[in-house]
Amino acid sequence: MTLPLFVAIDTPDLDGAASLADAVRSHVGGLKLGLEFFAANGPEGVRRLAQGGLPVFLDLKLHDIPNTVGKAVAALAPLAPAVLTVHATGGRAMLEAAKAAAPPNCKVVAVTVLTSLDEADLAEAGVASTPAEQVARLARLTRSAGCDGIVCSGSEVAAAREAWPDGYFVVPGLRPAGSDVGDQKRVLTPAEALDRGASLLVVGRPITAAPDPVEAARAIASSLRQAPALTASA
Ligand SMILES: O=C(O)c1cc(=O)[nH]c(=O)n1[C@@H]1O[C@H](COP(=O)(O)O)[C@@H](O)[C@H]1O
Repeated sequence: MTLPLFVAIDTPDLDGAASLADAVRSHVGGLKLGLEFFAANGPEGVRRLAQGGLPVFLDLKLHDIPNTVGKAVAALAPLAPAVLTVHATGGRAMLEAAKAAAPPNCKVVAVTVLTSLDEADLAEAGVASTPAEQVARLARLTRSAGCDGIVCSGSEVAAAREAWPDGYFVVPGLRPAGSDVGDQKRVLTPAEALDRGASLLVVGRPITAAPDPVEAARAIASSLRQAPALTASA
């Protein structure tokens, strides 16, 4: 069974990223490579990590005018990412351009409200809604623009799943009980997020910054295998 758990390899160190990916590969279903890794290592770095054979989620959170985002997605297409992120607040035309330029088997998912934000942060940025309201609004926009799903926190994923039964829901901001939350504000455990309807779980520092990353990945994977959402479908 392929676990719906991707490890976020957030580091500029290419060799370190490759050896970490190799070490945890039997406990995860894929690798998420984001801005830190891509800024340091670019497409060549992505190709190198993809050689390990795990699916790659390219998390560049594209957010620009439709023409620019469409052409950036087209330029990334040869890397054959399994999942690609854009920002939902880029608007309908930008979302449509991203989906149109993506390879057919690449899921284009739109970030709604970053898991590092709470209601006060939204208010400061001029959004007079709760995170749950804003996620629901941007999920409707993303769905009607033809994208595959959204990125949201575990707190919103059950409502998103109910409103969009076949949506693809990426959930970061995950912490095993008792672990350091860091800069995340809307946090759940990986097993809770899976039970609430997440399609893909993203876990970074609880694995990568653990004293023993392999053991940390194994423990999270094992918590998922015991979660009702997986035991029911196993
Ligand atoms: O798009 C993402 O993956 C993402 C969206 C979001 O709202 N919050 C969020 O944390 N992420 C990413 O998920 C990962 C979370 O990392 P950790 O907090 O270390 O588990 C990072 O790579 C973030 O860039």
